[in-house]
Amino acid sequence: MLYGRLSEFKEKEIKALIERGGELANVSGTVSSILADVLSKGDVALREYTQRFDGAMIDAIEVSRDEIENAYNSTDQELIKHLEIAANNIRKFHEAQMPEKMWFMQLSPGIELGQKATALASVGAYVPGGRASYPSTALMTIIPAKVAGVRKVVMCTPPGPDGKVNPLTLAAAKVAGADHVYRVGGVQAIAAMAYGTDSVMKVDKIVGPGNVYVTSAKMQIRDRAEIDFPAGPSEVLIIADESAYPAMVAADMIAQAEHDPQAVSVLVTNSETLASKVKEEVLKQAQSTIRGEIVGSSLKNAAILIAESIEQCIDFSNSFAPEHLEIITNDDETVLQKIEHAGSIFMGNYAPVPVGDYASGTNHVLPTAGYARMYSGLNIMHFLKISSIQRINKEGLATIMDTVISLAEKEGLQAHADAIRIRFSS
Ligand SMILES: NC(=O)c1ccc[n+]([C@@H]2O[C@H](COP(=O)([O-])OP(=O)(O)OC[C@H]3O[C@@H](n4cnc5c(N)ncnc54)[C@H](O)[C@@H]3O)[C@@H](O)[C@H]2O)c1
Ligand SMILES: N[C@H](CO)Cc1c[nH]c[nH+]1
Ligand SMILES: [Zn+2]
Repeated sequence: MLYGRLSEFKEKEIKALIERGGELANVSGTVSSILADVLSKGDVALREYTQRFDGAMIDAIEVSRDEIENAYNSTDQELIKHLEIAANNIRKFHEAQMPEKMWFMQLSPGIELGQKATALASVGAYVPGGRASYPSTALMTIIPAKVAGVRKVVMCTPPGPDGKVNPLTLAAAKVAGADHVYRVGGVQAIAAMAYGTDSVMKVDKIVGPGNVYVTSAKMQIRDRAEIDFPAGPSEVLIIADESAYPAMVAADMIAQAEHDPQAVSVLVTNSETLASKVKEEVLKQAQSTIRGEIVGSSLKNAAILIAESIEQCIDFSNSFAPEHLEIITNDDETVLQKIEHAGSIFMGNYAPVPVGDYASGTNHVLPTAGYARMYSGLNIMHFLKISSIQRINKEGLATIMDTVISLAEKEGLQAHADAIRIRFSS
């Protein structure tokens, strides 16, 4: 773990922290050969790679309706209640994001301009299932697609060595409204949804997070299906001052660290006292965490940085562009105003990232590795397309015809100009 004053680190160390995610490039060769295999061998390749990576011999790739119903019915009612609570909050938040389906404005007499939002026809949701299973991700990916009106939403997730999908993930898929579920994960799942196979439906867009292999695969199939954005190993950056509780800050760092050895947790603070107490707490709490091995590895990527001021903390956070940003200071609102790049923002001592991971209703599928600089986290707009509309009558066209004809002729596109003139020729 990097620990110390920001000003005393070598430029190289800070650059490495900010320019994280280099693993993506390292796996791209492996990933492209799996993609090519699925493209040429379809379901046969899906079964081979599922045996190799998940240790499962599978026959049926699609999970049947009966298996989904059985998983749902055998899930503890209390857990179903919690899935429903989370699902309702996610649904409400994403409904609030929905833009007006269609609107018009009058540009000038005879010219009305507008737009129409249309849902994508089909979407594939990747739900991770390697080092942990993620029923919550089934809710986060499928519910917004359904709220937007996507007709076919399919889900891929890796099976366990017994060939079965985690029952709570299946129950979540049912609660969220998935149309098809496939027991296939990793690169092979992304390939299957991008290219289509005998068993797996080809989709127009693939959304959802995953490890570096999954993320690299998503980035390589963009000529066949649209994707949301790179959503790889989890990260949290916490801006805090002396008003933060060290044990809570440490717990939030370890919470994201337990996802993946490549997860990254960073505290940047203007308080030397907080920094040293958090370091002590992180080391203490890491010893008793269940996923100690993963946490131990990812804490090697962690950092506790002491800045000269909260302003410097904000500047660092904006360069880092974290997936999750926690703000725990005496004046969170002022800090919030100055944040430029962050996937999802959590304010105050009582808004830890796990509340958004599961149940507050905001989406937990978020850009990592600095991609929050240019991508938004998963939201309703990822499932919609906007068509612009113009309603123009003859009088309206007459007011703008000279401009169109002049510009068309200057571009040498005579037929464009003629398409306007012909409407006034008789
Ligand atoms: N950014 C986000 O929004 C977000 C949200 C949730 C989870 N996550 C991240 O998702 C990831 C989940 O990772 P996971 O590993 O638990 O599950 P996963 O489903 O992403 O990956 C498991 C699959 O990876 C493939 N794989 C593993 N080793 C491989 C190898 N050597 N070569 C080729 N393929 C290989 C296998 O096919 C396996 O089924 C974590 O990094 C977590 O932090 C991110
Ligand atoms: N923190 C993850 C996003 O990086 C989301 C998640 C799902 N389950 C638990 N956490
Ligand atoms: Zn999490």
